[in-house]
Parts: sequence; structure tokens; C-alpha cells
Amino acid sequence: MSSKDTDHSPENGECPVEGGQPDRSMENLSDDEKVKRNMQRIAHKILVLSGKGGVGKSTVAVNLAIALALEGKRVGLLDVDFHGPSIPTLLHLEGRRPQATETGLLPILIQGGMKVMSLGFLLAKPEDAVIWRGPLKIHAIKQLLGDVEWGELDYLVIDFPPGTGDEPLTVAQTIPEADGAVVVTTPQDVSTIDVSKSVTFCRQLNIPVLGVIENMSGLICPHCSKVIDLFKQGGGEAMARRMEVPFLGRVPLDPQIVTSSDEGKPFIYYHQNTEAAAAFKRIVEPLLDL
Ligand SMILES: Nc1ncnc2c1ncn2[C@@H]1O[C@H](COP(=O)(O)OP(=O)(O)OP(=O)(O)O)[C@@H](O)[C@H]1O
Repeated sequence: MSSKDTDHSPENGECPVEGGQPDRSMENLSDDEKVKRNMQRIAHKILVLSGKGGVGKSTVAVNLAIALALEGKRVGLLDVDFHGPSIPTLLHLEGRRPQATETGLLPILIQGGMKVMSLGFLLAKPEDAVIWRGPLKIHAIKQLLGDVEWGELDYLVIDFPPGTGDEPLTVAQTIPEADGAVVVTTPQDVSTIDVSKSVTFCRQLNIPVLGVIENMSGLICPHCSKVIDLFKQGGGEAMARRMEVPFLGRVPLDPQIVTSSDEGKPFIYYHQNTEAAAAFKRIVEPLLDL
């Protein structure tokens, strides 16, 4: 291997792993042992789940991770959505390739020091759909947990595809010590009914439900600041009560979330003085006490 291959110097804001050298103690370990070793260095692992697509789960995952980083925490964000990884787009990291070391892959380091890894970084083209069956997915997830050089972290936030399929099941079984799941819904019945299945899924797997987040909860009128109940309000809170799990809070609909997501500029970072950013910060407070 040439010296270039082991050169960890920062490039385009990317950062070397701590210590600058590959962790040779990880060599010759089995997949499960690597995961165990790697995950021992991460204090808290939070799963972000939703039973329904399009409710803003990835947006919430990104903004929660950044809210934790803004509190001074060392944070990693892992996207295990094989079929539609959106984290690279949401963070404007399309086309980036993680650097490979002798012992693993370096996550991409973004502004504020957050480490990001997504299967999307490993696809040849963003529009490539990954048609993988269960066993391959399980192996790939174990690699994302065990072979990525996360280093010491306070939090790893893990974003999943919607539903209760192989991805959350594998992570739950592979890192049973995870702190728990945050469950994202929108207020309408059509969402809360599906998302309550995520709560049931967590119960069946003994994953603590850290709480429900009601996203897209009321639109704040940009002209008069009155709240318009576009998708109703309170459905997520009522679902949390019904399912006897904590309610973490509501994030309003904010058109700036759409534009900043499309531009790959994390909303909470660029629009700190908004009600939605304040909502994310309030939601993160109980997670700081884990
Ligand atoms: N609070 C909000 N206000 C306005 N737009 C939002 C809000 N939350 C998310 N969005 C927008 O909703 C769309 C879907 O969000 P996102 O991709 O995060 O959903 P998702 O639940 O992760 O979808 P899937 O898992 O099906 O890929 C995006 O355009 C995003 O910008």
C-alpha cells in the first residue's frame, strides 16, 4: 500500500481518525467482535424509526444529530436506508466517497465535527437502487457498524427506511445495548396508525421507546405567524398517550425546511432563530440526559 493510501490528512473539510493511524487491534476480529469493539466507544445509540414513509424521518434524524452536536456532543449519523438513502442529499454530500484505510472506512466529517456514513456514499450513482435481500443487507449493516472508524462518540444517530424490516431488526439485534428509538410521525391518523406499529415493533424487540416526535405539526403562516393546522395537530401526542410512551414534542411545518433540505443545508444549523429549530432543540433536551 502506498503512503497515499495511509495519508489521513484533511481534505475538503474531512478529518483524520483520532490518532491518525488505523486501529490495528481491529484486525483479525470477526464481524460481531468488530461491531462490539466499535460500539463500545460510542456512549449512546439512538434509532430513528417511522412506520410510514415521507413523514420527515431523515430530516428529523439530521436535525436531531446536529442539535446534539450544537450542544457540544461528539455525534455520528448513520444512514442504513438501502433503497433510498437521503442523508447524502440532505447534507449536500452527494458524490462523496469515504476514504478506506487498512482496517475500515472513514466517515465523512462535516461542518461542526459530525461524522456521517451512508450506504449512499458507496453507490456508484445516487439513483442506483440497491436490490439486496435479507442476508446481504444484514452483512452490510454489520459492516457499517463494525468497519466504519467512528472513534469515540457521545451519540450515534441511526436513520432507517420506513417500516419494520430487516434494517431496524438487524441493528436492534446487533446492538442490543442501544438506548432506544425515537419514533417520527405526522399528526394525521393515516400516519399515526402506521407509526404505532413501530412502537409495537420496539416493544417486541425490547427496544426502549425514547419518545414520539410529531413532525409537520401545524404550519406557521410566514405573514401573520398564526398556526394553520394543515395536517391537524396533536395526533402524534395522542398516539404516544395511547401507546403509553413518552412524547418528545412537535416540529411545525416550515417551508424553509424543504428549501434547506433541497439545498443540502441542515435546517437547524442555518435557521437557528425559527420556531422549528427551537422545537428540535427542546426535543433533544431529554436525549442529553440519557
Ligand atoms: N417539519 C417540516 N416542514 C416542512 N417540510 C418538511 C418537514 N419535515 C420534513 N419535511 C420535508 O418532507 C420531505 C420528506 O422528508 P424526509 O425525506 O425526511 O422523509 P422520510 O420520512 O425520511 O422519507 P422516507 O423515509 O420515505 O425516505 C422533504 O422534502 C423534507 O424537506
